[in-house]
Amino acid sequence: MKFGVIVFPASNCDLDSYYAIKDMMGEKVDYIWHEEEKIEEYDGIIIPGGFSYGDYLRCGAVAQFSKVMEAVKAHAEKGKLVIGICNGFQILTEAGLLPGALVRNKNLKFICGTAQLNVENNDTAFTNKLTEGETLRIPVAHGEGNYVAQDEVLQKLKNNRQIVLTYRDNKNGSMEDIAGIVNEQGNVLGMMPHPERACDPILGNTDGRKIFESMIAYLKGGR
Ligand SMILES: NC(=O)CC[C@H](N)C(=O)O
Repeated sequence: MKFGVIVFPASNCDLDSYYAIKDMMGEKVDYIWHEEEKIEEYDGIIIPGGFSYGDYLRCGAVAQFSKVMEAVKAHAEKGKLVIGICNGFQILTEAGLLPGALVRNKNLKFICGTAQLNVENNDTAFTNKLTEGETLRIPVAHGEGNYVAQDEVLQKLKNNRQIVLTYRDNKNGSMEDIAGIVNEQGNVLGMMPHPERACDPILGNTDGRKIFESMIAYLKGGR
């Protein structure tokens, strides 16, 4: 099993994601430069947080056209796992791999802190090590984390149980308190909070580990 962490110019959580997988989970992981076209060797792709291409136009708006995103789309179509964290979630919506969009936080300020999340669906490749109704404490740091979608999209997300994580205290204004969703097939997750920043016990919070442990269990066929 091998993970790949995509690196765009101005990604800044690529190191944290790499560290979480290699040092905390003990799994193989490589960095993948944004110009790479071949990613067939990877089972799980992490699109990390940051400010890809300087967040020009909109967060994720430029990154969606990168060469590596063509490869990520092909990877997702095969049913392989993709997790987009924060800027990664923004890139996934811009690329059309997840529905909806992430716009400016309702208070127009960058929000930095720890969010309390409800686990809404533990029957996914990303949450099988969690319990439904469990509360997770996960760091957040974003300026555009306000999830919006048309009514019919929200209805579909609800009907298919694609809303996986919600905020207990919704500070960015996201519709339906959405913090994380999966695609219809369930193999692509986007979430604004940063599980990779809550994996090392030295940081005082390991609530993020179960997201990666779930992915690893799923890839090992043991979910
Ligand atoms: N931590 C992040 O990935 C931030 C994402 C994006 N740059 C924002 O401000 O919303």
